[in-house]
Amino acid sequence: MENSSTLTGIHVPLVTPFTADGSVAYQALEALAHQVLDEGADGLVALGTTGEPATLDEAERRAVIDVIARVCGERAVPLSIGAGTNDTRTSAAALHALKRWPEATAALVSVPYFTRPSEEGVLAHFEALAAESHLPLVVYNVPYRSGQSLSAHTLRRLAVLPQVVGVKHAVGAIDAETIDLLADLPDGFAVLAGDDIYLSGLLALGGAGGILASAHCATARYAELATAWQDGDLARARRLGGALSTMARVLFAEPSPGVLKGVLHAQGRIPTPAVRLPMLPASPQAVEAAMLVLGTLADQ
Ligand SMILES: O=C(O)C1=N[C@H](C(=O)O)C[C@H](O)C1
Repeated sequence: MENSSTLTGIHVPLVTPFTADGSVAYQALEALAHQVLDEGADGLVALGTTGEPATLDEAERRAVIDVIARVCGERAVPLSIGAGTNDTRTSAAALHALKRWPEATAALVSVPYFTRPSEEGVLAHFEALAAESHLPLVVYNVPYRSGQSLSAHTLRRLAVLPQVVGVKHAVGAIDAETIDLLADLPDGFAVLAGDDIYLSGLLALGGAGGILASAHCATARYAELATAWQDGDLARARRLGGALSTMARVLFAEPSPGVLKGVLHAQGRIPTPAVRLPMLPASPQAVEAAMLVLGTLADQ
């Protein structure tokens, strides 16, 4: 079985680019995947939040994974795939369906959203999935989307499930539970930043890396940041961490991935900045602000 060693460094949850007629731009997706790996990303994520999976139909979701899995296979890098719902049985079936992609090294599974089970219920959900899944599981802990907070104690109990190898931690802060968790991490359990703004702080506390939409841009700088914290180059890590946090802030100034797609389009990397409803394209001002900040990273 894979372990958390594939879950270090910078993982890019790829956007799903669209063509002018609204269909998925698979060639642009493949090119993006290669670009971020060329720039130093350690792994890719298919169908993260950034990939707008809720707006893709089943055939599109499969085709998107096909493209990203092919690139990960060719480049021999880790592939995590977003899967799961707020229902345990359908989540188990979704995980089973991932057998189609032998390149996958982990499944990214959200804490059940909307229905707000107890923390014991969340634990029971992941126990059931861990018993069924052929893939290592990364718990996607995102209370501002799921409506469900988890304590450090519950996260540690999840971490001892043999199939659970990490958490994508996106709690909107570096809060007391995060500090508690990282102060005493179970062996082989990776904490990955899922809030781009807090990446540097999380790495400083012992996080293993991040799953970061922002890392489509300035990917090499993100890789450099992870290395700087690892090597104890504190001055470099602090300065670069601050600059990348500012960039993440402007990329998330409007609902993601609108601004990011606007930037990627302005850079000529995707054919349109389109997102699918209910998302709306970013305002020109937000894209312009992000491009300006991105320009300053060259001096860092
Ligand atoms: O693609 C993802 O999954 C990501 N999720 C976070 C979110 O929930 O917004 C942000 C992260 O940059 C990528």
